[in-house]
Amino acid sequence: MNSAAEFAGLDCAALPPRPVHLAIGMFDGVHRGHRTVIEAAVTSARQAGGVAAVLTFFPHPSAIFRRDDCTQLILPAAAKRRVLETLGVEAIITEPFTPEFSQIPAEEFLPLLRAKLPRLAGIYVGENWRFGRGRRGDAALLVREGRAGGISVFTAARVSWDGKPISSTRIRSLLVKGDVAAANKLLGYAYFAEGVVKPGKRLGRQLGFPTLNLDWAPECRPALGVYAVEVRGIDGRDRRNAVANFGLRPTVEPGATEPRLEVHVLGDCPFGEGDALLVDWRQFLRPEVRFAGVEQLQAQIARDRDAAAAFFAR
Ligand SMILES: Cc1cc2nc3c(=O)[nH]c(=O)nc-3n(C[C@H](O)[C@H](O)[C@H](O)COP(=O)(O)O)c2cc1C
Ligand SMILES: Nc1ncnc2c1ncn2[C@@H]1O[C@H](COP(=O)(O)OP(=O)(O)OP(=O)(O)O)[C@@H](O)[C@H]1O
Repeated sequence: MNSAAEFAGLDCAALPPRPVHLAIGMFDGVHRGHRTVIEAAVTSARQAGGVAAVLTFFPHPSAIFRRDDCTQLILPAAAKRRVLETLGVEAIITEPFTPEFSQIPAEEFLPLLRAKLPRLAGIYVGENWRFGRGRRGDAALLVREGRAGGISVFTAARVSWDGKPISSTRIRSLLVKGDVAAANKLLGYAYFAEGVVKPGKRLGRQLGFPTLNLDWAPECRPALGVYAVEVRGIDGRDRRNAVANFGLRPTVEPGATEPRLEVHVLGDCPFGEGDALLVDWRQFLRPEVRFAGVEQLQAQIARDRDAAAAFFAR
């Protein structure tokens, strides 16, 4: 897998001197719909000997337009980058979404891109993408202006699942309900967490269920509870089936406010403190519960382990 060059805005003179094929959008989650846009840019760039680039924005526009109800991002920046790289993206340009940027009139957007990216050859967006002040710009405007300026504009048809368009919003609402199995179908890959194993209270070992503890805090939090997961080293090594709790551990840590991801590997565990891991979420098993005592917790974790093993054996 290639690693993508990152640029903190459109002033990116260090882009390789080749024609730029630019996919544009927030791309939070990099779901199946986003992929049709990005893959079109990657394919054209490869055919034309160009650079496959993504123009994305930070923060999410809601940080300006809906300050009291800001969108909670599915993927932290590093995870988004990881997924974009798997698609063959070579450059990620993250333009700061400032109040000034949000006021650029739609008609000035393409001229701005051409001024900043003189080798711009193609633009790739979804057919419903809107841009510019008041979201007045649409794909038709890009196509018109692109034609006049010799820039090809590709608009992807909306990708649906179960008869409804796929969107980041739809995936967020599945995750907060814990429905990772459905979220994974819309994403087109397994929702994942990445983090470094931290020391725990070592109670898990006494309970007979040692856990790998990850500090991991996405903005959009999946439902607290127990999940069947697969864990592997950050480089892909040693994939193992596991059962995980994403929660506050109310039975043993009353009053905790920060959720933690605790992973119990089924069978031998090749990982330990300090290891950087990727955790792929497969199936919600149950919500987190406050038990009367550790014996009840222990008995339930044994059932969780069996439920996860049954899930992987299905
Ligand atoms: C599969 C699994 C399910 C768990 N379910 C719960 C639960 O429902 N309620 C709870 O308070 N803690 C739950 N825990 C968290 C345990 O309390 C925690 O793993 C244990 O205290 C060990 O903590 P340590 O890693 O800091 O030693 C669960 C842990 C695992 C691995
Ligand atoms: N289902 C889809 N099919 C094809 N293209 C899509 C789809 N959803 C979004 N796109 C395109 O991908 C790019 C990024 O879109 P954006 O991140 O705003 O989408 P979204 O998933 O609808 O997000 P949100 O739900 O937060 O509005 C845009 O060019 C958009 O038109």
